Amino acid sequence: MIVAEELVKEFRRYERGPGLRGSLAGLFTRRHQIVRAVAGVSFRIPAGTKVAYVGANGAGKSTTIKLLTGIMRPTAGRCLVDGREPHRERRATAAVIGAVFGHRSQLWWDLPVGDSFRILRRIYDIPDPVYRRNMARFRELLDLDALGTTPVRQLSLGQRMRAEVAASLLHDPAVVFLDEPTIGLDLTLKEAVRTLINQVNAELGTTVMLTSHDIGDIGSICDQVLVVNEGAVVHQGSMADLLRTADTRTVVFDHGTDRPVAGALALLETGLPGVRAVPDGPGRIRVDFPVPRWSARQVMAFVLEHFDVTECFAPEPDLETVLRRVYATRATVASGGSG
Ligand SMILES: Nc1ncnc2c1ncn2[C@@H]1O[C@H](COP(=O)(O)OP(=O)(O)OP(=O)(O)O)[C@@H](O)[C@H]1O
Repeated sequence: MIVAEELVKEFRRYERGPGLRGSLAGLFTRRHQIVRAVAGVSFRIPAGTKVAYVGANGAGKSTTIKLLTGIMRPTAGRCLVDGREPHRERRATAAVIGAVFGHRSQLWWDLPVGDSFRILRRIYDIPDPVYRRNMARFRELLDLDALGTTPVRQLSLGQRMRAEVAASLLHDPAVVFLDEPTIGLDLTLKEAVRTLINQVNAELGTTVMLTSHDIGDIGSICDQVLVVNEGAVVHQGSMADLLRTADTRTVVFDHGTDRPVAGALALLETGLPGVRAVPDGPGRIRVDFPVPRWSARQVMAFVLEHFDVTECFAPEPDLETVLRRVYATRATVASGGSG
């Protein structure tokens, strides 16, 4: 279980005038501004959940993860990870969590990955069967052997990220924090990392808290979504709940290639005021309609009545579009949800 109660983190940002004169003046007059990176965030993430912690750049995601991993201490409020306050009990917390920071390495820079893993095995006192089981899993999914004896500093970003993800899961942590875990990975490896995280969660009940700007990561890993804006939670709920907040939905249909498209589009837009109809490949039309003014059932009924369709379906709302709209939501209208 991860708990945040009115969690606040403020930073002092020192101001300095432009140029050399400004830098020199700054040495004597320390004017500063307070930046509220995390502005009273509260949430509960039940054990075993896979939650996406998302928000626009600068929304306060990384800072929250730093508070939850004990790297930083809160200015006010508190957080609990597996029953512990991370910054007060750093050692005990470290034993039960794993973390990946896409922009910072957790590995020993001058050592080959294999050596880092052997050190981690000693630090966490990982039993032999657990170590063997996990290494076999990582070898199979992340092709770890291919990293050979190259020191971490000489690995490419993608190679290093494979090692980082594996290292974070080596000791079977109860909670894993993944801050941009697929950064620098190609599509195949992204998929492998997502499979690994889902597999570990399903088998061991690991709680996963993920921050990512990659919609694919969020959609294929997470069942819950927490959205932050300006340091505060603006939405918490299941992925399905989030998708249901879409204000535009879509119906797509195939009507054959012999009918003039322009007439078909006009018929849709006149018959269903407020919809937007566009060609979507040969013989196919996409209809974007406002919700709740129209429902998928009404749009489909219209399509079936006026067209000789071979296929007609309503795809899931586009997660990216939904998130863009929720990112813009002000903190004062935070919606409810589970947790
Ligand atoms: N050490 C620091 N000192 C001063 N300000 C900071 C510090 N760390 C973060 N901030 C500020 O706090 C705010 C939140 O930053 P944070 O890195 O948590 O955002 P984020 O949501 O993770 O962004 P991104 O998606 O770009 O990684 C930003 O305005 C940032 O400039």
